[in-house]
Amino acid sequence: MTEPTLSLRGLTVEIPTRHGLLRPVDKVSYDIAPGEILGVVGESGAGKSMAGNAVIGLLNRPARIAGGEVWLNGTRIDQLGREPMRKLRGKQIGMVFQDPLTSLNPLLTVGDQISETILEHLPLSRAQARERAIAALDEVGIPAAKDRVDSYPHAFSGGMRQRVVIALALCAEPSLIIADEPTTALDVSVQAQIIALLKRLCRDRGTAVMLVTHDMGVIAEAADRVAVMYAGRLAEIGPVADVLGAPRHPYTVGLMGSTPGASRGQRRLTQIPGAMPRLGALPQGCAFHPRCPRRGLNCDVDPAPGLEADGDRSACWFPVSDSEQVPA
Ligand SMILES: Nc1ncnc2c1ncn2[C@@H]1O[C@H](COP(=O)(O)OP(=O)(O)OP(=O)(O)O)[C@@H](O)[C@H]1O
Repeated sequence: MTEPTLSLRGLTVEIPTRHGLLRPVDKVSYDIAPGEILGVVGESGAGKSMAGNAVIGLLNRPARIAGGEVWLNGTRIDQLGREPMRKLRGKQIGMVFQDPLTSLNPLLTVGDQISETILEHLPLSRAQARERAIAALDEVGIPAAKDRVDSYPHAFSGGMRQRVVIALALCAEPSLIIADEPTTALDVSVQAQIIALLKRLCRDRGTAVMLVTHDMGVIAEAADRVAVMYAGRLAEIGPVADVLGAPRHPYTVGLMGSTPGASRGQRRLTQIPGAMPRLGALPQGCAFHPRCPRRGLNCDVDPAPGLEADGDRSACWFPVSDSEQVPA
């Protein structure tokens, strides 16, 4: 078996507050293999971004990793200091965020930004780095890359800027990309192009991708496997075809019901009743039970079963069985 590029083992993030400890990420375990796209999905506040930020060492204080392990290509990285972590970002981990302008320096040409990153991580001359920058812009579909390499970020449209960010994220040949809502700020027509681009480039290079999104449509389009998060915990994880074809956790069923087109071509738009609880006010038992149509005896008492990396697919005492699945 190939070694996973990224491996989370019981990753736990805590935020100390006056009212006690909050756990926005609670014992989360999953692997991402080389060239694989893992979609991490869930409603706002589920802890998706916090898990990604923990991996890249960019948690905002007072949030901190309080337990578990993060492994990148066989090396444990959750205890690395600031400087080694900074080196890892860019070289081994590329990042694509929702707003391309947060990743781009408005005062530098796109060519200079890509060249700087290349020079920081690869042993090349300035001229070689510039050639690589042009090739990188060309590869992400910037028309006339040779002429546009000396343009500033503001001269590009939103979609083109996100292409530049993808070129920047990939230019030092990282083994992992963390893409956090990479298409949310873009026009619908551009979203699919950007997702297709990310997918193609990462497949070709064998780059693993953690794709954070609230959009089941993006998951269906791009991901190989999907991890569904609820209130800081993994609710369900598995191959996209399995999870979307036959969701087991009632929360996954609900999420699909509220996403047009995600559930096998049906356009069923039903909302999950209620809202995700605040972290400081999680109900006893399974955190989803107050909203769950399948809750049974003790769901309000017993915590949901944990999900180990290679164990069950859903963290539910009463998962939807194959015979209950609605035929396509
Ligand atoms: N400094 C803080 N103090 C208290 N709670 C916080 C703090 N920072 C983040 N949180 C909480 O941590 C939880 C996880 O946030 P996170 O941004 O990871 O969610 P998300 O699933 O990525 O949501 P979104 O899609 O809205 O970005 C949220 O409930 C958020 O309110």
